[in-house]
Amino acid sequence: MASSEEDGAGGGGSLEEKEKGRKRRLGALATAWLIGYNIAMTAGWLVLAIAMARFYMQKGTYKGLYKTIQKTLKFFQTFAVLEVVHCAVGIVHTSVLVTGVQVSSRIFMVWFITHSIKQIQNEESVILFLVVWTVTEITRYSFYTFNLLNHLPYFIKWARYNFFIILYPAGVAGELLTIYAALPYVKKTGIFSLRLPNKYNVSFDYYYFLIIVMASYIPLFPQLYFHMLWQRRKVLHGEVIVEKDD
Ligand SMILES: CCCCCCCCCCCCC[C@@H](O)CC(=O)SCCNC(=O)CCNC(=O)[C@H](O)C(C)(C)COP(=O)(O)OP(=O)(O)OC[C@H]1O[C@@H](n2cnc3c(N)ncnc32)[C@H](O)[C@@H]1OP(=O)(O)O
Repeated sequence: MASSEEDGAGGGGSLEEKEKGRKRRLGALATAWLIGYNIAMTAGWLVLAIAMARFYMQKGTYKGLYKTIQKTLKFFQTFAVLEVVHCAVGIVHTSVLVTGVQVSSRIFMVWFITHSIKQIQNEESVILFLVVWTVTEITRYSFYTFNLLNHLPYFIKWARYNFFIILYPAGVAGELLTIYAALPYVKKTGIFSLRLPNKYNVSFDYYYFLIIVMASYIPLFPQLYFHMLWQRRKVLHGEVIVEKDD
């Protein structure tokens, strides 16, 4: 995470002093930006949670829920791309690779599955991953916000590093079942597929691509899960674990 205190080599030469001052300002600016970003994201996912609860209480069914909340979901999930940028520019000290896999798989689910294949929008599996993502993100972004403000309630810290134990597999199940439900429609409509002959002389079958995506959860998901288990040990039990940089 960005810090407003930067290590200096000491010395006090005027160039070094200026450089230290510049770094401190950058640190303060980055922290202010992250606080704003995390507050906006917490608020966005809270709005989504309230909209889902209201819909279910008013209609007594989850059918049509996705259609009602889709704009908010697309906006805030797409906005999460900035998390990869935060790691890449170094204002958040975590792995670009781990964050990139997490964010790209979510964006893929939102835009290339649920948004594009309308027939599956009322599947129970969609509601499953929506509820799981919402609980996760409210906890996660409020954790970052309070942490940056140096006022982190223990129950938020506890929730951040315990909820995922159940929520991660549940979210993955929701995502995989949704992709699986989409397969027949993808095959029937040929959506996003490119058949030969065409002027580029290239063929692409989205149906098989989706099967590869589903298979890629097998090696990738355990890495994310173990990453979170390591973070949990570090944060809740104070264990120092040396992780390889990507
Ligand atoms: C093109 C097609 C692609 C298809 C790919 C298919 C493969 C898919 C396989 C993957 C499956 C994923 C499924 C997933 O979508 C399912 C779910 O999410 S279900 C819900 C449960 N999920 C979770 O609980 C995980 C949620 N995600 C995350 O937590 C993060 O994304 C993750 C990158 C996994 C977390 O890692 P991170 O290292 O960031 O953990 P920490 O929270 O402990 O943070 C470490 C330090 O960084 C600071 N930090 C991070 N972000 C911020 C921020 N926004 N603001 C401020 N600070 C931040 C944090 O405070 C820590 O700092 P420090 O150590 O100094 O305290």
